[in-house]
Amino acid sequence: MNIITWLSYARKKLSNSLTAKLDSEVLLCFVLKISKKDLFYKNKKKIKIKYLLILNNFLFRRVLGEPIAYIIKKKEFWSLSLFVSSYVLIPRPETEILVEQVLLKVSSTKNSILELGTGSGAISLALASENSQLKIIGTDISLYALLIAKYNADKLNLNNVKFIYSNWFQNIPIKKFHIIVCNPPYLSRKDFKNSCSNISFEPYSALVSGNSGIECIEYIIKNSFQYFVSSGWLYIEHCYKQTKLVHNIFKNNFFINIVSVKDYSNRNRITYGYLNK
Ligand SMILES: C[S@@+](CC[C@H](N)C(=O)[O-])C[C@H]1O[C@@H](n2cnc3c(N)ncnc32)[C@H](O)[C@@H]1O
Repeated sequence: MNIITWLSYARKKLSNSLTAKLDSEVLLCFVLKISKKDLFYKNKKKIKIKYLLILNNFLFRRVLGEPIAYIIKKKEFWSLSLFVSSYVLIPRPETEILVEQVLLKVSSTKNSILELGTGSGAISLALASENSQLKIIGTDISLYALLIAKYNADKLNLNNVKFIYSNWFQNIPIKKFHIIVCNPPYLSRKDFKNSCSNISFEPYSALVSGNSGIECIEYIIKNSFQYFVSSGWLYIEHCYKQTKLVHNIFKNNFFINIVSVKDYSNRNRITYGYLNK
């Protein structure tokens, strides 16, 4: 079978997917280690049996709904290529807005930043890659996630991030941070159960926060005050439906200058506020 025939076979197998063409091309380029340009110029090239076996296995997994990032074990985030596995959430393009917003606030190179729930390390590493003077601590409750985040930091040669195990603030030094940032789990159990997308491949503990979905967000906003130096900014990613609730939680916990930022679908995705102790 040559490249063009496999691509058309794969596209038919993936006919239920909106990204059938892209997915087939990504798998082919990944397995054959060729560029997208080569797909065009070498499309009559015969695929060796050993590669066909791998390709068909990957295609089968994709047909069952497994995200491409888990199959090829990488995801681009910010300007970084991150290793990912099913132990961590696949970093979303929308989360890059969170990184942008934090960078807009980083006024002094001495800023120290705490990221809660780092997963693959995406947010911490993106921030670290933009400013080597920032001091960043990324935390997670998942030891597997921390191993992956550390692996990504080493691979990218980013030395200004430290990853530590912590159940939210449990192992965090107090009065140390100018900025705290978090993309927490924010789905309710019911939302997760009713979701029709392929999020079931991702870690439940990265997605679900109790019965209402707001539990982790509320806990983080309520408890963040002790960890700021004399004042600081808290950035939280959330679902657009939670905007009013998140605003109120910020307000009830003495935050001021509370702002929500929209994502690429024009829905509120991030809320941040300032606390002066
Ligand atoms: C929505 S994911 C975000 C991952 C990553 N920051 C990103 O944006 O791609 C939430 C992360 O919070 C972590 N987490 C869940 N409960 C936690 C807890 N009690 N303490 C620390 N981290 C927790 C999960 O393991 C997961 O990595």
